[in-house]
Amino acid sequence: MGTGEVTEKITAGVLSSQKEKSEAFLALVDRRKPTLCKMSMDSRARGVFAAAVDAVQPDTVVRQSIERKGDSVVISGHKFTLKHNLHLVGFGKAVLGMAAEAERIVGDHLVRGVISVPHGIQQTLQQHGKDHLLLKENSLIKVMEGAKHNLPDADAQKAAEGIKQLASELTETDLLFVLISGGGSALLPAPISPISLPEKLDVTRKLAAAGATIQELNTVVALILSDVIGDPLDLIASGPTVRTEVWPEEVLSVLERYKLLNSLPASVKDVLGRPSPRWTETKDESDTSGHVLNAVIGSNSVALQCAGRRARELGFRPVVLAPGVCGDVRAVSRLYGLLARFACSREEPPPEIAAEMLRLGPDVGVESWDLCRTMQVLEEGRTEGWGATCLLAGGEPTVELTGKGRGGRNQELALRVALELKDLEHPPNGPVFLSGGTDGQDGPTEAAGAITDGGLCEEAKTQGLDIDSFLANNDSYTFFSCLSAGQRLLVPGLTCTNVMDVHMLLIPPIPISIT
Ligand SMILES: Nc1ncnc2c1ncn2[C@@H]1O[C@H](COP(=O)(O)OP(=O)(O)OP(=O)(O)O)[C@@H](O)[C@H]1O
Ligand SMILES: O=C(O)[C@H](O)CO
Repeated sequence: MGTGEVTEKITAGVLSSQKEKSEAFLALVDRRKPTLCKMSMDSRARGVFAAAVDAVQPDTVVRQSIERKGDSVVISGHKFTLKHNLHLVGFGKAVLGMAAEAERIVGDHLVRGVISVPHGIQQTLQQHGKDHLLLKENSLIKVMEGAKHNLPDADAQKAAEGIKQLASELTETDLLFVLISGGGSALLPAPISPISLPEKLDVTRKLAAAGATIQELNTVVALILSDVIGDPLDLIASGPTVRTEVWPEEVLSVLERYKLLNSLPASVKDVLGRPSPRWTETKDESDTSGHVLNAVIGSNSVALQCAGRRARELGFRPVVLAPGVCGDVRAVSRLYGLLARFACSREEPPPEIAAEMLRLGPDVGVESWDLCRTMQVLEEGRTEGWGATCLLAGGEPTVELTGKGRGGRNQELALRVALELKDLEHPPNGPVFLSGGTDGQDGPTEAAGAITDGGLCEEAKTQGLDIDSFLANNDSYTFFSCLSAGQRLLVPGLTCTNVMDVHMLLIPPIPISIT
């Protein structure tokens, strides 16, 4: 009997009792088992993560967003005529690969381009055999590398000036493509005079905030790979293609909040003391009447969707919780612990679990509606004996650094979730959790994250590793490197993209109690 037949029989009343329905579905799951068991939960988690990263590769997202039709292109439903009038600028960590693909698609109409990309990226891509993300030898696009350690520097400022120069020379008939991805703020520093770059860097370092503006553009099409929760156009790479009203009072209040007002350079105080320019905000981003089209072509949601498809191929029922999980990593780990407990419950889960999740929701960027929807799917999975589930979420939680160890928010989250899972069944019958940064790097480490489960605590204990001490010192990377020779680390290497982090909870089929 296949799924369709089971459903038909239920509808026709042939399988009427809960026990008969469950047994029929469990028989299906059992039949699928040989295929599912060929791969461990660990390798399937890695496979689903790889699919998330693949979905937001810079060349892939550009290829999917630019439709070439003769001498025109269609982007987000808007048609632009090409008359050897195309210019291209870009800034961000994923922009080199985006530019290479854009040139492959519309290079015959390209006049010239300038892109600002991270220091050393061309060499790194070459070393990793990622030639498809590099520009061709005779490219019309000038590559400028800068922003060492993700901070604005003189090289990035030179690139920003080059980009500004190109933009200011455009005529009414020109079309400008702007490629934007995370890390763009540091790669496009244009301090307002008399602020100097070191002064700006000083404030940036303290606040991790930067601003840069491209003005006087004609027809502008911005293709954006988002690394910010909710994909706000004015925040991704500081939103240089979006008009926003910036009030000095708002900036001052942020500086005040971080107690930086007294240490501000005089030039910054001078600029903030000026009357602010009044700009009208462009409300509808798809409105091209202002000759600007901003299109988000890749984001965490896109990565989660593709991860879900891969999860289905690997025998899981995918459920996406939310793409904007944020807040303190402790609260986030608690939420995943509760979700695992809820999903693995053989009987109806105690109402306290749902209540605690709903209380936690606002602190971790998850709407009550998304939690209720997810609980409903998990509940159905349990009562209908659907089989294995892959719960997916994304975002960027935060870690309050109190120790001096090496780690990252993904590894710390995974370790904290392992503590949450220790009282549940262990794999193969218990849940597995993965957390990974889609850029392939978690904090200052070469891992992107880690994979954990309820058995980790016992494993650590037998290897003489005290989880609490590692956590107190924010030393999750050292912990995972020592544990079982680093087998639980997720090390995909350079991924060439960044749409924040992916979280995954794999829940095996839960045998239900039939009364
Ligand atoms: N030892 C540590 N343990 C846990 N988290 C850490 C540790 N050291 C740094 N972090 C966290 O790592 C984050 C910085 O890592 P990373 O460089 O991956 O940043 P990012 O926000 O992903 O940057 P980008 O958007 O440019 O990719 C910070 O949130 C910081 O709190
Ligand atoms: O460049 C930046 O400002 C950050 O990566 C957010 O997009």
